[in-house]
Amino acid sequence: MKVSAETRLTAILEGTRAGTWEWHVQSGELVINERWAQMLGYEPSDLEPISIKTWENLTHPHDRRAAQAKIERVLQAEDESYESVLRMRHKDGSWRFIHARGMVFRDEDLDGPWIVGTHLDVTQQKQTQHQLSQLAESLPGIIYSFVMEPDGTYYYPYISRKTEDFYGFPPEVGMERPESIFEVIHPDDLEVVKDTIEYSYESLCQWVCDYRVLVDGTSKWMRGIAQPERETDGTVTWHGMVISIDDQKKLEEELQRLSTIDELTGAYNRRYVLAELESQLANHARHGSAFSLISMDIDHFKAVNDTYGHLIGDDVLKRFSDIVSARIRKTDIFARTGGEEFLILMPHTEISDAHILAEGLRETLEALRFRASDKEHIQITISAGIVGCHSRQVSDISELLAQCDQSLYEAKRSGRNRLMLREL
Ligand SMILES: Nc1nc2c(ncn2[C@@H]2O[C@H](COP(=O)(O)OP(=O)(O)OP(=O)(O)O)[C@@H](O)[C@H]2O)c(=O)[nH]1
Repeated sequence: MKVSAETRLTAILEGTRAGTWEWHVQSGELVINERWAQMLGYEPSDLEPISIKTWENLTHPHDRRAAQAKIERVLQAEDESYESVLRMRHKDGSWRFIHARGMVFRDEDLDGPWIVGTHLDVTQQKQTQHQLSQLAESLPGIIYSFVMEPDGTYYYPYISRKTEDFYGFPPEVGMERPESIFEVIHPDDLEVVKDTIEYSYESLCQWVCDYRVLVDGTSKWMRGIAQPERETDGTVTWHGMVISIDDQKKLEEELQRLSTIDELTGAYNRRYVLAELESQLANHARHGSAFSLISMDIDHFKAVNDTYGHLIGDDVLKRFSDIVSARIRKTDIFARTGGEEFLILMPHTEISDAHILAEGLRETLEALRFRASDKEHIQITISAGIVGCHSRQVSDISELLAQCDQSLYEAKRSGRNRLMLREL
């Protein structure tokens, strides 16, 4: 079937619902099709006499100036074609968004250049776009699209405004310079972020990553979640969201800390010190590094409770813990393992140094008087068993604890207020 070029063109224009325009620049003559006028609620006859003035009058002044500047560039051959989205006034008074495209048409037979082009009504798309961006702004996180090409080039086609709150800069910065997004990531977390992106690129599994950003010297926890999609050329696009999980992380850290602490004294608890002892033992087995363990018990503590009451007993336990905590080094671990039983784990410490610490504590406590009331003061003493792991391989923490308890038991049995040492 032979169809004329004109018929085909008409069919295309009908199918795309495009308005057409032809503008003779010098005279201002404007030729439009029916659709051009109907987009704005008119019939062409309603707009007679039609000239470039018709277009000027119907176009929003701000958009008109921007379009005229672009047209000028096409006329000066600085740009090959003209493209703009304009607001044009509909007959009912509303603004319609019109996507205009055009190019210069020159011919010797013509009296100067014409610009010819099309109009498409994109109001619906614009409204949807606007609604989506409003929705994105109202969400509690950053909405974004991230593209990575097979050669590793990456960029952000879209980032929502929330970057201002989270990263301290507007989204345009990230869209122009995608590296700026990676530059705010905490240096310690950058590798895990990159590795997880790479894994998601390869596997097309959802990208989920918790990481910190450093903004004005303050670090904040973020969680990124994004779904990847691969195109046929290997390019992967992720659509996702970054939310702040700083409060949640702080709470988790606090809960984690609390789960290792004895509530009454603030010393570490039994579970924590045993876990540390386990890793110390592994270290000892691997590198042979010496360490010491002191098991302490307040002598006749039952008598303190019985004489002064449980609350005063609690107070003594707290003050005793404060004294020990102030004496030990940062690397030592002081824990309450039972009612009036305590352990001090001293990494990289010979038994002689552990002995000095324990003896210092014993003397201090012996000399000290805890105030029970205006008139009454309590004296407490401690007994301790000290074990130094120097050369012998001890593979089992229960054996180590048994040796330590044995030393403590001997200190108690031989009169209390004393220390017993055992080197393994
Ligand atoms: N105030 C107080 N007392 C506690 C706490 N936990 C355990 N105790 C008390 O600690 C005392 C321990 O007594 P015993 O095990 O008989 O030992 P002791 O009296 O210290 O005697 P020796 O250890 O043999 O010197 C008991 O009276 C317990 O009730 C606590 O959290 N607060």
